[in-house]
Amino acid sequence: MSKKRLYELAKELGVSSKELINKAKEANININNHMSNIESHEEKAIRDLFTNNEKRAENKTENKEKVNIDYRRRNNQNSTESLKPKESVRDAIKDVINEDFESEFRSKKLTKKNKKIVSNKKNEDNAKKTYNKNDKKKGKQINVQVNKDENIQANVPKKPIKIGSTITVKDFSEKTGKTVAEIIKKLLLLGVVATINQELDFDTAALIADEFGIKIERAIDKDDEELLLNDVEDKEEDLKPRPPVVTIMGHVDHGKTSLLDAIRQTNVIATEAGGITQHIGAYMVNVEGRKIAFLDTPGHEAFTAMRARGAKVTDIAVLVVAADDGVMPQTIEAINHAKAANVTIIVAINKIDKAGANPDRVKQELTEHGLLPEDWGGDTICVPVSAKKKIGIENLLEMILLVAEMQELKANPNRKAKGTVIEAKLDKNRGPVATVLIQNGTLNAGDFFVVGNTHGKVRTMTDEKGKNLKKAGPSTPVEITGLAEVPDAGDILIVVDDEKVAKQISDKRKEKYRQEHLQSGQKISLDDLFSQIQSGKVKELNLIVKADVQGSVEAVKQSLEKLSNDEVKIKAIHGGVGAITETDVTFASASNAIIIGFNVRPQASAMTLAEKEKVDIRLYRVIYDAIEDIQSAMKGMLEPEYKEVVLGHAEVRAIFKASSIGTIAGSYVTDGKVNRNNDVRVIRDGVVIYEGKISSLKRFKDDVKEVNTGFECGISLEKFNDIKEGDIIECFTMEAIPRK
Ligand SMILES: Nc1nc2c(ncn2[C@@H]2O[C@H](COP(=O)(O)OP(=O)(O)OP(=O)(O)O)[C@@H](O)[C@H]2O)c(=O)[nH]1
Repeated sequence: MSKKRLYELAKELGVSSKELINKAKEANININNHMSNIESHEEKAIRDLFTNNEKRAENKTENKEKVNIDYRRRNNQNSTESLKPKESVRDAIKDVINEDFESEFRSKKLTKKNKKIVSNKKNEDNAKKTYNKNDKKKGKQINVQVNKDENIQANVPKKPIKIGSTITVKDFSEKTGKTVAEIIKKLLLLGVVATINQELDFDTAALIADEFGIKIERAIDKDDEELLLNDVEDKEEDLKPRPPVVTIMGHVDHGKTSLLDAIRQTNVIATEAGGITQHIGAYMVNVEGRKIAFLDTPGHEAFTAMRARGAKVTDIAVLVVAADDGVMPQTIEAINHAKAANVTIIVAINKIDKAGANPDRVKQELTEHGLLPEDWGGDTICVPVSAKKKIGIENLLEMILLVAEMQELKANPNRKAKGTVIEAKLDKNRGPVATVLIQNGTLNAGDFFVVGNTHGKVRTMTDEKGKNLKKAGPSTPVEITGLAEVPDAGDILIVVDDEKVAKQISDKRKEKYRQEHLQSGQKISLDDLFSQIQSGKVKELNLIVKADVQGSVEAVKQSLEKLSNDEVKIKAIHGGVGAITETDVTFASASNAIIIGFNVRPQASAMTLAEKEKVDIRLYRVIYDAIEDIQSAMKGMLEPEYKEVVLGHAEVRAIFKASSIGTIAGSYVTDGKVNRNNDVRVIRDGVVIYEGKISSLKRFKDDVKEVNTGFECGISLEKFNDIKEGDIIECFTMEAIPRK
């Protein structure tokens, strides 16, 4: 049930919302608008205020009557009937506004906005006259409009009218059949000075409609996810105690897994012996009728990752510290994560069965990290346990329940479910499967829901023992099927009314995600750098520099970074020696960077990945060329008229020396072809050591024009004899590309 809205109370008391807000403020009750919810004690206080002021109110009515009488006298009128409806807003105000408001209006001396309304109205009237006189055609149109208005007015809609999140006064008038003047009049009474084209929010429109006795409904606004989800806050009296949700954390090998197993086994033996436990990422244990939910994802990653996504799932963190090892780096990390997440820590001092166990040393070390054990006067509960020998497990569970009791964990089981995905996967047979921790409400088989960017209907719902459930209340971890797609861990699941709503929201979210992804996924390239700078999309140009020697890496990095200007900052985010690898491309893709290769080549796999990821790789042999290219790109003057097309590769397998032609590389064409007239480069360990022309290309003793894949040949290079076995000869050509 929802709390009473201020405007509803105002209506009951027969006063305007504004009046009520002012009164409430006088009595220090903080209410901002007419849609505000009021607590019952506030309602009472407000009612009291008005009862005390009843007398004043009566006087006011008398005064109002007097004003009306005076007004009639001024107009030489003596009966109410003779008061004709007034055309101008100003006159209309006189009719309906009480003394207070009238004087307030007067004191404002027609503010700009008020003037506008009045002059609008005047213009409208004048316009009508002019049109009727001078322009028959247009005049007709106006008359038609006027008649239509009258018709609508006569037919006040009986069915609720659908309105989106906002509506203009004009549209509201058309929909409700009330004249613009009538609507503006009502708005003025609420203290809202509006013009014909003013947008009213739904709440205001609802209020005005209510004043006219017209029912309105919120039209499902595609953007209004909040409304569709209808995730209302629970009333205190609807909240019931719920089991705590616990995460186990600690340093590697201190016994997290063993402890989780020990807890589970203790529980299985105690309750359903022989039950086959499945891994669903979370499970519920029963301690003498009281329940605890454990997240079966050891380590703080689980809740830190979820916290990063805005989901808080853990109530209590059990910090496992091995008694023979003490506080270690990951213990400290876990403490910090738990503290940051505002989660209570219970320390399980594990491995107490071991010879070197020293629980006191652990406690001492804990104090150094802000955890003072209870028995030392602090408030951190420390439980000595042995996961291996199953010592102290029940005590630990008791302590968890005690802390939970102190935390007064509550939820409302009687509402639509809301939960968080703990784990999700694609199952070959069952399709997308997710383990969801229900955090509020009750999830029922058959419920429709939205989760992250996807949606679904609960087809099956099971616990960690594979038992089918029809219902799952707060703090229950369940595995569900029936999802359209696999959600992400940390996604929030919310039950909605029907499939249509579920789909509507998930479609909307998908579209939003796609848009965001598109924007962030738009890879930078030198070709469109200028336009991206211009549109403000690029403020930084990230570069990854790969070169043949370390000296070049530094020189290229520094020269390029110096090109930074006010519009764009050039940042060499990574530099290294050697061929451009897949890792470089992945890094560039993730950081939206361009790769600059200086006397190096990309590995074939890196090239393929770069094409797929749309990472721009630029290869240079002279620093000056790289500088010039980037400078031109920044000015939008890069002229990428040619692009390099690799024709093929040959591997050098033997070297022959011939006094007449120099060194001959006995090679094997591994891919594509080698053409005598095209350019070639020699690559040794990913580094370009020569770029030039072929001086002779032979098959056996014959000169040939080209050699295809799978054939052997002899290659000699112009002015280059330093070729070695294992070198790669890359044959390429420069192709003109049409300008965009
Ligand atoms: N003696 C003794 N050994 C234990 C106890 N608890 C765990 N161990 C041993 O300690 C080792 C590490 O235990 P795990 O439960 O795998 O520790 P963990 O913290 O889950 O380790 P990671 O998952 O690798 O971080 C295993 O060899 C366990 O058998 C205990 O109470 N006593």
